[in-house]
Amino acid sequence: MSGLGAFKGRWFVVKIGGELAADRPKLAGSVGAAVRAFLDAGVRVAVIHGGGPQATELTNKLGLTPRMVAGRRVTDEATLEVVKMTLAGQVSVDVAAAFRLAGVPALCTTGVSAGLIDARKRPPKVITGAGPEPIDLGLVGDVTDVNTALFERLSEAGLVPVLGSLSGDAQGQVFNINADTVATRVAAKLRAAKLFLVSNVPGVLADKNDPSTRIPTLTPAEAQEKIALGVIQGGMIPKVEESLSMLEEGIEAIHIVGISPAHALLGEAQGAGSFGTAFLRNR
Ligand SMILES: Nc1ncnc2c1ncn2[C@@H]1O[C@H](COP(=O)(O)OP(=O)(O)O)[C@@H](O)[C@H]1O
Ligand SMILES: CC(=O)N[C@@H](CCC(=O)OP(=O)(O)O)C(=O)O
Repeated sequence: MSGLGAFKGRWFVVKIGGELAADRPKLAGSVGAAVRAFLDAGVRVAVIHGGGPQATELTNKLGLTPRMVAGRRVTDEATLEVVKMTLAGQVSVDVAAAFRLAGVPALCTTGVSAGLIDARKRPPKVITGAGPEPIDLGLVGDVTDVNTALFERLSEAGLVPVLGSLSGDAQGQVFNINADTVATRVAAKLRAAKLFLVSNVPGVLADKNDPSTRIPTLTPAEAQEKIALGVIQGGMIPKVEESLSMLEEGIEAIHIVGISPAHALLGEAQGAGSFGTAFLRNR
C-alpha cells in the first residue's frame, strides 16, 4: 500500500529545476511517474518549473552577461526577453513532452496566464550572502496573489497545471521570479499537504560536493545555521529560505529531493527523509 491515500483530495506541489527538463525520458521516468502515482491516488498536483541554466546559456550565446545574486537573477529588459524565450518556450515544451511520455495530462503555461500568479516588482532588499546594501534585482517580482480557484478548476477538469515561474500584473507587466519562490507561494495558497523541490542534488548536503552527505531532516534553526556557516550556498539558499518561510506559514512538510534514483520523489512522498531532505517544524 502506497500510503498516498491519506492525501486524497489534497494538493501536492512539485517544483522542477530547469536543468532537469533537458533529459525528457529521465524526467518522465522519475517526476512524471511520481505525478502519475499521485494522481492515481486521488492527490491533486500542481507543478512549477524553472529554467535558470537554459536562461544563462542563452544569455551567454547572445553576448550578454548573466548576473546572479545569491541564486536570484538580476533581470533587466533584455534578460527578461531571454527568460521568456527559455522558460515559456524551450523548457515549457520539454516539460510538456516529458509529462506526455509519463501519461500525465499537463497543461503547460506560465503564471502570467489568466492571472494564475500575480506579482509586483520586488523593492530593493538586503539579500542573504550579498553584503549589507539593499539590491535592486530589476524586473523581479514578489508574488502578491495566486488564483487558487483556477487551479481547482483545472484539477477538476483532470489537468495538471504546470507553470514556468514568470508572473504578471493587471497592468500587463511581466516579472521574473525564482521558481522555488513561486512554488512555495503556490503551495502555501493551495494549503498543500506537501511541497517537493526536485533538483539535481539529492537534498541538502553537509558537503555540497559529496552526494553521500545528504542530511535527511532539518529544523529551521539547523537550516539557518547551515546558511550562516556557508554550508548552504548559491541556488540552495533560496530553496532553504523559502522552505523556512513556508514552515512559518504553518505548512508542515517540504522536501528537497533529487531526480536520481528514479523512484526518489515517490519514495520521499511515502517516507520523509528517506530519499531527500525534509524540513520539519520540530523534531
Ligand atoms: N549544502 C548544499 N547542498 C546541496 N546543494 C548545494 C549546497 N550548497 C550549494 N548547493 C548548490 O545548490 C544547487 C541547487 O540549486 P539550483 O542550481 O538553483 O537548483 P535548481 O535549478 O534545481 O533550482 C546544487 O547544484 C549545488 O551546487
Ligand atoms: C529571479 C530569478 O532568479 N528567476 C529565475 C527563474 C528560473 C529558475 O528559478 O530556474 P531554476 O529553478 O532552474 O533555478 C532565473 O531567472 O533563473
